[in-house]
Amino acid sequence: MINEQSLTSSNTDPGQASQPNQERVNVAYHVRKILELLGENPDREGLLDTPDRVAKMFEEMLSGLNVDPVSVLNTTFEETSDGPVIVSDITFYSLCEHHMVPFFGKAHVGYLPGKRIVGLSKLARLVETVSQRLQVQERMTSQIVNAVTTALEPEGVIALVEAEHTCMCARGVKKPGSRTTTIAASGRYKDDVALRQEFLRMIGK
Ligand SMILES: Nc1nc2c(ncn2[C@@H]2O[C@H](COP(=O)(O)OP(=O)(O)OP(=O)(O)O)[C@@H](O)[C@H]2O)c(=O)[nH]1
Ligand SMILES: [Zn+2]
Repeated sequence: MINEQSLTSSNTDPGQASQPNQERVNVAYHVRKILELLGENPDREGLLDTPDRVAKMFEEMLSGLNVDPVSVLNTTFEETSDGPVIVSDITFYSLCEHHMVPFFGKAHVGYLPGKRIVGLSKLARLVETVSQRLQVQERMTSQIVNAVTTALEPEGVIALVEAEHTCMCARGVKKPGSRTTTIAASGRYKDDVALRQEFLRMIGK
């Protein structure tokens, strides 16, 4: 008879082998139950390690859940710039909160510095952080803008996210190739049409 404890980990990360992760064990226990409910045999060879694998996968794909997006923008410099700073084509993978299947694509982030700039990689880390949680694309886009606005107090921030939702492609309405684009902005990017157009041009739109 399986129980949560009996799924303790032959397969936990080596670095964590001495400290079984109870949350992972609990999730794996319930994944095994789901497999049973779906009519599968979780004891067949191919599925033996699947509950633990799925638990680890969720741990990895939801690792941004309890991270404050602003805390990611921790390397800033007192510096300004005559024009906008734009980091484009930041690839991301997230999980749709309605179906818990991936949506993925590219995020483009721009800001017009005030008195401080941020380490460029931190903008990509920010996108990772807000994507590694159960999401809707609109909220993810706003969270990017809100974090940069709070951390840097720049003159303006804009983010454009384009994504393919597997819940629309592989199931349901089944429209592979359909893409969703969302935009959020703050400060001067909210209503300065020329600034917005420059951003779109610079990210190749
Ligand atoms: N606005 C928004 N909707 C999303 C996002 N991801 C998924 N959805 C939509 O969430 C909706 C959930 O609709 P429901 O009617 O509750 O679920 P459903 O019966 O599975 O819907 P279908 O996908 O149409 O089969 C669907 O229309 C999805 O396309 C997102 O990031 N933003
Ligand atoms: Zn979905």
